[in-house]
Amino acid sequence: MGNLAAQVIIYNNSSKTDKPFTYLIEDRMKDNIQEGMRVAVPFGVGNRIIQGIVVRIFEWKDKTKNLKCIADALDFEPILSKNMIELSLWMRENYLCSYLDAFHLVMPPGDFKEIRTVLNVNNVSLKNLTKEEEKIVGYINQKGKCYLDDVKKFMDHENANKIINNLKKKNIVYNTLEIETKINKKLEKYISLSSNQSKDDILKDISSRGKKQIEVVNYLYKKKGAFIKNLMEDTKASYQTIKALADKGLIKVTETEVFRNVIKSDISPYKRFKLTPEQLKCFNTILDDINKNGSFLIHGVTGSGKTEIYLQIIEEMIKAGKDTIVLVPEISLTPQTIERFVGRFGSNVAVLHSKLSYGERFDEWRKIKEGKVKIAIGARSAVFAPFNNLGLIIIDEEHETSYKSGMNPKYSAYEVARKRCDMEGSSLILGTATPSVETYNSVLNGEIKLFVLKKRINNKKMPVMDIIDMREELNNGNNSIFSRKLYKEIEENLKEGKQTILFLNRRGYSTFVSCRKCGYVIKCKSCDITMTYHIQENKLKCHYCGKEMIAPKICPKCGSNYIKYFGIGTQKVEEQVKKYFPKASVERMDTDTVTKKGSHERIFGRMKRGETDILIGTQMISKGLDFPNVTLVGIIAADTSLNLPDYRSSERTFQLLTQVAGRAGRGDFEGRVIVQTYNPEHFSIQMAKDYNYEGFFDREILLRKEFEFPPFTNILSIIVYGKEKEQVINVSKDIHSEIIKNLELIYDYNLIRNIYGPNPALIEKIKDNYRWQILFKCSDEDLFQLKDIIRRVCINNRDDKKYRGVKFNIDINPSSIL
Ligand SMILES: Nc1ncnc2c1ncn2[C@@H]1O[C@H](COP(=O)(O)OP(=O)(O)OP(=O)(O)O)[C@@H](O)[C@H]1O
Ligand SMILES: [Zn+2]
Ligand SMILES: [Zn+2]
Repeated sequence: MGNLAAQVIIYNNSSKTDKPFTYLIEDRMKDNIQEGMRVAVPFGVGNRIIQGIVVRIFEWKDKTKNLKCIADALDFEPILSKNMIELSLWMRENYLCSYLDAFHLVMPPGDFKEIRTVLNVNNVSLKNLTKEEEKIVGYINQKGKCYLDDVKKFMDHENANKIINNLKKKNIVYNTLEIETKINKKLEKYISLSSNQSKDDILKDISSRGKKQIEVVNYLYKKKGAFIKNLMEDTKASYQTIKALADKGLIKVTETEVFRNVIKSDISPYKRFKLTPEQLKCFNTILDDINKNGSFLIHGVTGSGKTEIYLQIIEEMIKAGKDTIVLVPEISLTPQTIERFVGRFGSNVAVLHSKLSYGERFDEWRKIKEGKVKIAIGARSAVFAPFNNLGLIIIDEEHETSYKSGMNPKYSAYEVARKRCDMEGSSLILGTATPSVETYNSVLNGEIKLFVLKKRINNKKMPVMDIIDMREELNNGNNSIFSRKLYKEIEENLKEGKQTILFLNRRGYSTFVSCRKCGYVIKCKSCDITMTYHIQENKLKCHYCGKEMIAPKICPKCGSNYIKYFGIGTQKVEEQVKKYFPKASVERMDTDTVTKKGSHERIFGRMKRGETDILIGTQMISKGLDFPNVTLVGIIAADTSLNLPDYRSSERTFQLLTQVAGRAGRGDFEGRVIVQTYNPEHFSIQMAKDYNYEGFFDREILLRKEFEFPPFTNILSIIVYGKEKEQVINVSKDIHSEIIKNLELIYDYNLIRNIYGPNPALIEKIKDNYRWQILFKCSDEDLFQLKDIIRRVCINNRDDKKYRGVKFNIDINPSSIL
């Protein structure tokens, strides 16, 4: 029998190490090492010990090659299943990222352990040592615990390695590994009685004056044991008392692991509804096919009860012993959503989102891995929840752009979910009131099965949408931010004691500041972006890099004092609402007001209890919210998304209007929606007004086809960025011609015709980095070729001298091409 060897991905970020390395598995370790485990391996000339992950084990027949051996296993069992390994390898291939980036996503949060080598001296005679060896042995002995790094600081590197290796050969020094995890299991002190004697026997040892001690013993006797925190709370005992009992040997203190609790404990049960006929039909049909690895789209109008269908399908999954992942957009991971899932399934739910601490995330991850929960609900990255028996993935608000990652690997949670389902034989359910164009196209192609929920629960009417032409308002002398109609409706709503939501997708007070004399517009010094005025602090802020400056009173360019503020943000809306409706209680919800932990909950709490009359907000309030008393929704400016120079701007506008409008009239009273715009004729606004998704899709898909945009083609974007403008331009020209050269070799002239750029990116500078972009449009087959070339040209060479100082941002089908 030959030896076993392992392919190991090592924890080192250089492009040179971005490949699997082969290590031998010594016989003594054969049983300790499996695929999916972390290992410690010697690396480089110095044989520094670093961490790696085993992705494959195979038989090693080639005796001629001298391989290094794996030093140690860092796990007792695999932390990654075979499927998760395969998924990572697929992501690396598909999203052009490094092995490490891909594996990072599936590993436990914060797993980057520090491994340090500790040197120890054997208990043997120390004769015949050289001077230098003596010096090192002496140093190790004197230190007590001596790290390899210490010795290397004590002596120069090269020598230290040589000498220590000699000492190891002579069996005088040996090393052990010390592993430090950044995150630890949370331990709490647990107190119990030390013997099984009867209570009276124990109490014998306590003098009658020790009243508190007696109380503690009684308490422990009754409870069989308790966490120190609870014990002290319940008995009001002090540390002194507990210590006294421990000193007498009557109680014992152990450390027991506790899970950090991310879910509030006071969530009340969420009542199970009897499904409506529409819901039931969808539920039954999906259940029939749930084990067939299919894809389903629930296209249901806002308030049609999609969530209740998910909940009852999950119930069936639990009955069948299968696990479910529920993805929701980060911003709708609100208390309301969590309450529904936890209120129905209690401690069977793990919650994953970005506001959790590393420790909390680690605990939730382990609950899933260890099979302690059946459901994981979370934002995009929850698609990697390490369930072993995955039956179903649900993606709510399927159309949301936040399902596409903006960081490496730039994965699409939908694609990853689809891949996971295929590997594990699970099903995929997408739900939304406004399917993305790509998804609906897949429905028409027969790849996804469609269910339509046309009606709101209890046959509640869809709110009537009124489109107001703001040009006309201006012509009629109204230059306030409210149209006359919106003003009147707010007034009426207040009178009737109903709630209003006002939506504007821009935070701050004014969105740009400029000089009326010379036309100068104040931009961020680091970014090619106008600064936004924030009134409370009287500052201009950059929403890209966070830079701030005091709002100037005179023009920085011409010195005039004709500085003027243009464009409205949510702060201005708040100011105007308070001015015109001084009696109303007004609340604002945007990134600026929810910075503190819990502020989200507080704002929602007041809204839910009816204490807020008017809620103003950005897209944070645009989806998922279910407040029955909201009868009026005002969209202050529908044009903000329409005017973006992006091929998805119509789609975004349609989605936004439909979703925001969907917050109105969900209770017993009909809802109304006022949409203010300068483009009232635009088809995305007109179709949204009539809740005509198909109408919208039919128009949009023609445009996509005519101008060759997804889903008819793939878009691949390379952004070259760096601090030196000249270099960025040169490198982007360089890789552009390099790619063309490669395409010419395979005669792919069609692809060459579909390369755009290099051009300055639409936002030419962000955080002091200049950005140039090359765009490719290509078919699926071409994409395959293209990725291969880009990997060779950009990725494998990214550490080359000529690319020093620039970086590449490669995105396949980006959610926006800005
Ligand atoms: N079968 C049912 N009978 C009575 N009420 C129901 C039923 N199903 C759901 N509901 C209630 O109807 C309301 C709307 O449902 P839900 O929020 O799930 O809709 P949705 O389709 O997810 O909407 P949106 O897309 O706007 O988020 C909720 O308050 C929910 O509790
Ligand atoms: Zn000026
Ligand atoms: Zn900036």
